[in-house]
Amino acid sequence: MSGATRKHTALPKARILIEALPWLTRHQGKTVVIKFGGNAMVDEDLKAAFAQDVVFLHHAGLRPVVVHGGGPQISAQLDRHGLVSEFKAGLRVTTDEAMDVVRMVLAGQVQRELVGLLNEHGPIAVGITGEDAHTINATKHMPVIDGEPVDIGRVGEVTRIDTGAVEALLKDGRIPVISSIARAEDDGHVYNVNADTAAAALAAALGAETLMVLTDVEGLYENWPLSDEVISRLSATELEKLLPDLSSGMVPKMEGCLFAVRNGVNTARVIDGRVPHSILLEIFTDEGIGTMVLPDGRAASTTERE
Ligand SMILES: Nc1ncnc2c1ncn2[C@@H]1O[C@H](COP(=O)(O)OP(=O)(O)O)[C@@H](O)[C@H]1O
Ligand SMILES: CC(=O)N[C@@H](CCC(=O)OP(=O)(O)O)C(=O)O
Repeated sequence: MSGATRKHTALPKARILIEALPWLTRHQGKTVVIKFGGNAMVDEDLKAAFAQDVVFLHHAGLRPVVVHGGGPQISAQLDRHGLVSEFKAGLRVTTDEAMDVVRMVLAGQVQRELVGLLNEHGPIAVGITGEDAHTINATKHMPVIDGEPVDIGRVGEVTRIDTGAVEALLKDGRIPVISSIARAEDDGHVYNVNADTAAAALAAALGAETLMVLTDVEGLYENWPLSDEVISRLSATELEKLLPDLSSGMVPKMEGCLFAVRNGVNTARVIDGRVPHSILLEIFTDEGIGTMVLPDGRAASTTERE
């Protein structure tokens, strides 16, 4: 058989790679902030697949930045210390004692594990917390509940992001992995920041192309919990109208997506982190697998998925 007619069994694989070419070309050198939620970190295979996806994006010429949560892991550790977990307005009521546990779990456990998984592929990931090099700065956050500001302890409201350390790591060809702990601008201690909020603030400050939020549901459900119809795309204004009806963990998540697209990020996506390789699926599937939020102008003018 001549070379020209020989059947190459790897041809479908080559086609799949070529299908991704337009997306990869468009995203060369672009920053993608990926938030990995504690609820999506449920099993070892999923975590390893997440790390592979992030390393793939890195080698494909994008600049991934990982921001991680760890809500369930913090709750489990608090429980071991005999401390109860209470949430108000979707945020953990964080006493001084609980803050030590939050910091230990996020920076000493969850972040270390993710950095370890990424570094199985080479010396590329570096973990920091928002405290490092004043990356995430915050003051005390008092959510307004039933018209009254409520004291929920050491929970921070992000005031300012200093992108210096993250930019330096990206420039050095590394993948920054950031824990959502902030430096307190008002009293010199630290604050617990919801990881969705931290990821959105970082995405905006970095001028990221995309904010990708991995969670434990398929996306934003319309009329949840009565229906599991996923809203596949919506504009900033459409999302803003839905915000008052959202509950629990979806509140900081969707507020974060709205903040990101209103502050220069081109798309914010909520995707199902329980699906293996959800990041690559979201990118390389025409219709996407989750919910995509677009800035108002672009939502009206774009018909295809980005
Ligand atoms: N409209 C909605 N669509 C989807 N999930 C919702 C909605 N409203 C509330 N939720 C809840 O939000 C949860 C996701 O937030 P959260 O538990 O904080 O996840 P993560 O740890 O990934 O940040 C879902 O598991 C679901 O219970
Ligand atoms: C203030 C606040 O609520 N902080 C969160 C930080 C971790 C987080 O956000 O983790 P997930 O993304 O897994 O929910 C907490 O203490 O649970």
